[in-house]
Amino acid sequence: MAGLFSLPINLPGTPYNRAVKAGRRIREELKALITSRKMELSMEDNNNNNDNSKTPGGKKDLLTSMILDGLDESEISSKMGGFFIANHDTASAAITFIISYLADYPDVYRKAKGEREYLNWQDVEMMKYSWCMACEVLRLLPPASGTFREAIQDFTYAGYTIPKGWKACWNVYTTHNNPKYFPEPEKFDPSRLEGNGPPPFTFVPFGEGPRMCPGKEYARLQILVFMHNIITKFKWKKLIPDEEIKFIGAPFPAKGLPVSLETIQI
Ligand code: HEM
Repeated sequence: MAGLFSLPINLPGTPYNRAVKAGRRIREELKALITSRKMELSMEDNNNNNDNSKTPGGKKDLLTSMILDGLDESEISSKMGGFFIANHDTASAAITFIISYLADYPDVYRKAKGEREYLNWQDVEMMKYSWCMACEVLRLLPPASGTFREAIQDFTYAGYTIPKGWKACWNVYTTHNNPKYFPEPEKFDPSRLEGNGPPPFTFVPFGEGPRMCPGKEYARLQILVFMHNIITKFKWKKLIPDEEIKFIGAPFPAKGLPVSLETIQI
């Protein structure tokens, strides 16, 4: 991640150089995975099971879909690499800062703790306050800072003309800090996201439109299940109260957010 958002200087010891080497190793691992999945699929085919829409485990997954769609190996491995980053680093950054804010705001912790003792699908749907809390963290510290869009026609915005074909980078932070929609934008206040929530396109941690994050619902489930388990089983204190935040693509606490955990007696 450090190399992904660094100056592209390919000399030994630079973050970019480490990322290039790590990328090579990841691609080797992925290549082995693609080769073995292709072999499994062709064995299934040879076993007269012409329904090769399924993986050996039962369901058709992303890797199998891409192989069956005829994507070549390098295309598959770059898509898988992007998917790992989109999937893992975002939700882990969000969860990290949820832990941090819950330690800083005991009243928010108490309110979230009151939401449910046991957890099933319906209960997750009812964790409205916890999700507002998580969304307020995503507003203040969005794990994905923005992405690119290509202008499909010339347009003018705030006095600047963006010609057709140019790539424009939209930024989540500035959108989330607009005082018109979020008064005192720097203030942590989960209640501002209660009720109907902010107007469309003002709160965009998962993007908006046809390319909106396809992992949003999965991330919501991951975050809420994690919150439920940690809140009902533990209390915690931050060991570095004013820990600096560093931005490596996503924001992260500079020292990894050390905390002391205390088990709650049930
Ligand atoms: C808190 C967690 C997450 C956040 C904040 C987040 C945020 C985002 C954002 C801002 C985008 C760009 C959307 C746009 O261009 O309009 C995106 C795209 C994407 N995300 Fe997520 N994401 C999260 C979790 C996940 C998870 C768990 C997965 C997979 C299981 C995932 C998979 C993807 C993929 C594949 C794309 C590219 C979609 C495309 O270009 O069509 N994300 N995400």
